[in-house]
Amino acid sequence: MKVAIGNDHAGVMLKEEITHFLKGQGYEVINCGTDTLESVDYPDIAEKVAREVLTKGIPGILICGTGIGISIAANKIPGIRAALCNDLFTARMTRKHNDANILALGARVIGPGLAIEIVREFLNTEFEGGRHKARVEKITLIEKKYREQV
Ligand SMILES: O=C(CO)[C@H](O)[C@H](O)[C@H](O)COP(=O)(O)O
Repeated sequence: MKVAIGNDHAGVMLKEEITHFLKGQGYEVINCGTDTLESVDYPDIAEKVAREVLTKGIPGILICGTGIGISIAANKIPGIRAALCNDLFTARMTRKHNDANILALGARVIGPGLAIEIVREFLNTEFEGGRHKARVEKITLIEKKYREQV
C-alpha cells in the first residue's frame, strides 16, 4: 500500500517520524514535501500530494504548522476531501462518514506520538457508505456546480 505525504518547513520533523512509522508498517511512502527548514509555501505541497492521491487512488497526509492552510489549499482541488484531525475521534469519523482521502496534521499543534496514532486510525478505518455516500456525492455535485460557474 502506498501513501503520499507532504509538508512545509514547519512539518519536516513530524513528516520524518510519520514516514518512519509508515515504513515500519510496510507502506511505501511517496515524499512530496520539503526536507529542509528553508521556508516553502504550503499550497504547492498540497497540490503535489493531491495529484498523487487523485492519480494513484491512494491516501495522502499533509502537514504544516497548524494543518489549516494546507488543508484549505487541498480542498480547492476537485475530488479531494482533506480533513484536519488533531484527535483520534475525528480521524476515525472522517474516514467513516466523509471518505476523506487526505489527513492534515498540525505539527505545531500536536506531538509525534499522538500524530502517529491519528495516522494509524485514519489509514485503518473504512468508509461506511450507506447514508454517508449520498452526502459525499452532494459534495461532488457542489464541486461540479461551482467549477462550471467560475
Ligand atoms: O499555513 C499554515 C497555517 O495554516 C501553516 O501553519 C504554515 O506552516 C505556517 O503559516 C508557516 O508559518 P511560518 O511563520 O512561515 O513558518
